[in-house]
Amino acid sequence: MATDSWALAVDKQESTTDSFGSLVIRSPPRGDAPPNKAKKGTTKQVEDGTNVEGEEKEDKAAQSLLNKMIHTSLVNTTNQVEVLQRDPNSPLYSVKTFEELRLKDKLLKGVYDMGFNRPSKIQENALPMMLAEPVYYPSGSRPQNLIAQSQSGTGKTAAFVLAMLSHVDPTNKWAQCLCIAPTYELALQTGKVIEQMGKFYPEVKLAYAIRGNKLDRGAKLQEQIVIGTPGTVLDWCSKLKIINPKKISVFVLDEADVMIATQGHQDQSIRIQRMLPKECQMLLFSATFEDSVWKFAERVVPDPNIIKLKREEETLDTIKQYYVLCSDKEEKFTALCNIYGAITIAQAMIFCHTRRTAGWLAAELTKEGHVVALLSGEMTVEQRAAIIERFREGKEKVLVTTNVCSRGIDVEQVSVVINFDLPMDKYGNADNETYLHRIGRTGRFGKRGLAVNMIDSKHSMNILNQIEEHFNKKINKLDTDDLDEIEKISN
Ligand SMILES: Nc1ncnc2c1ncn2[C@@H]1O[C@H](COP(=O)(O)OP(=O)(O)OP(=O)(O)O)[C@@H](O)[C@H]1O
Repeated sequence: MATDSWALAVDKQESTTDSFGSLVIRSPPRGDAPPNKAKKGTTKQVEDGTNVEGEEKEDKAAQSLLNKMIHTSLVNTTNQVEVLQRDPNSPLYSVKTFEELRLKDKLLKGVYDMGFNRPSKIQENALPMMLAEPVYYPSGSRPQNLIAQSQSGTGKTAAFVLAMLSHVDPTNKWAQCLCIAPTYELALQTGKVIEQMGKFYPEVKLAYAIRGNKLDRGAKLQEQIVIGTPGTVLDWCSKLKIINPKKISVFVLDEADVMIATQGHQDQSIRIQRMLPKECQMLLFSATFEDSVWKFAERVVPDPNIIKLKREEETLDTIKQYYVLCSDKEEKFTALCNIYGAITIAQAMIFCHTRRTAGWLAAELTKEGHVVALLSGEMTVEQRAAIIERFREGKEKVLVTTNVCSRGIDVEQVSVVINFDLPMDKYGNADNETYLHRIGRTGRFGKRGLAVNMIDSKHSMNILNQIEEHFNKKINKLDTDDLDEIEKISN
């Protein structure tokens, strides 16, 4: 499946990229399927559409892309940014307006044209650091390096794009800023932001260092900004000598957590970084920060400043949780219909374990007259993003999905979540984290919610008990044959 649909998606992306205008010179090649996806058919798939091996890495990149596509505005957070400065004695700057950054007019215009009124939380601190003049030491000048971590949608990409555009000297016709991303699609997405923000600064040109974008050995790039994937960037810097790494003054490593999940990318990134001069500013961004990401970050970003923005914690405090006993999936469906018959549900998300169940359930609900959206594993990222977008806009009232498809997606307005199948890990134990993510709410969106868990076996009852124990919260039984009782739960 995937190769074709990915290829189609890429064709679509490329046709948009071609129309970007003056900024694109080395636009992405046509008809070249993204290399990392071409292998997808070789990944072993189990019946429910979840991959067994190698799934995590593919999923991470796809999830990142999906998040990028659905975050059309900033994700707000009430958490405070944590800043760890390399030099704790230097004053800590943060800005509340873009004007304070003294950007070139052309760039400020680009920023406002994108609808940004003021810097996001992470930008308030990251931008002054990234735009600061290098610090002078007796041994030479040193840039302000940065490691920044915050969840998707908090404004990291916009921040480093602005930093790259600000640092470029358009009169110099060589590569000055280098940005690497884990996949072809993620590189294209970032490229789009560069083009959008640089719309009024046409002197600055952008090149895509992605597989299939063939340039002759020794051909010299004239473009000042290069965005690409590690393998091709490495080739361009070393084997083909298209980029002179010694002339790079800003190096951005985006999506570090996704990067290290892909074999080979970590080494390639380190090899690229080793070719850059000491005075080059190194910037690394990541949505999550496990130990492995941190270790990698320390290797590629010397003497870093560190900015972290915690993800808002989800809780079950404002959620009413119930379970319904059934004997099979048909009975679960009847229970679901009874719930729909008794209470008014604005929008619901229904989680199934397998793609097949999700498809079946969506069809049954449709027969009952519901307007249903189905998120399914064989869809491209673009198709999934479009479905989530429609659901967010309220065009469909029910979203049926498998866990793999919806992992990491926030649809905040949903008040009812049905676990048609309970979340479990590959060993058949309760997957508490997923349970919390499916039905939990952040303090800010502390609206009351309702979660109904469908139980059809001893095993699923066991999972439910594990969940109760883990969260130390009792989940009450609901008799879906008793309409009065169902009505009560919505009060
Ligand atoms: N200061 C701002 N004001 C308003 N919107 C902004 C601002 N900065 C970024 N955005 C918008 O918010 C969304 C998320 O921003 P951005 O893509 O930079 O976040 P991110 O942290 O890099 O997330 P991801 O890794 O998923 O791309 C984008 O639609 C972007 O245009």
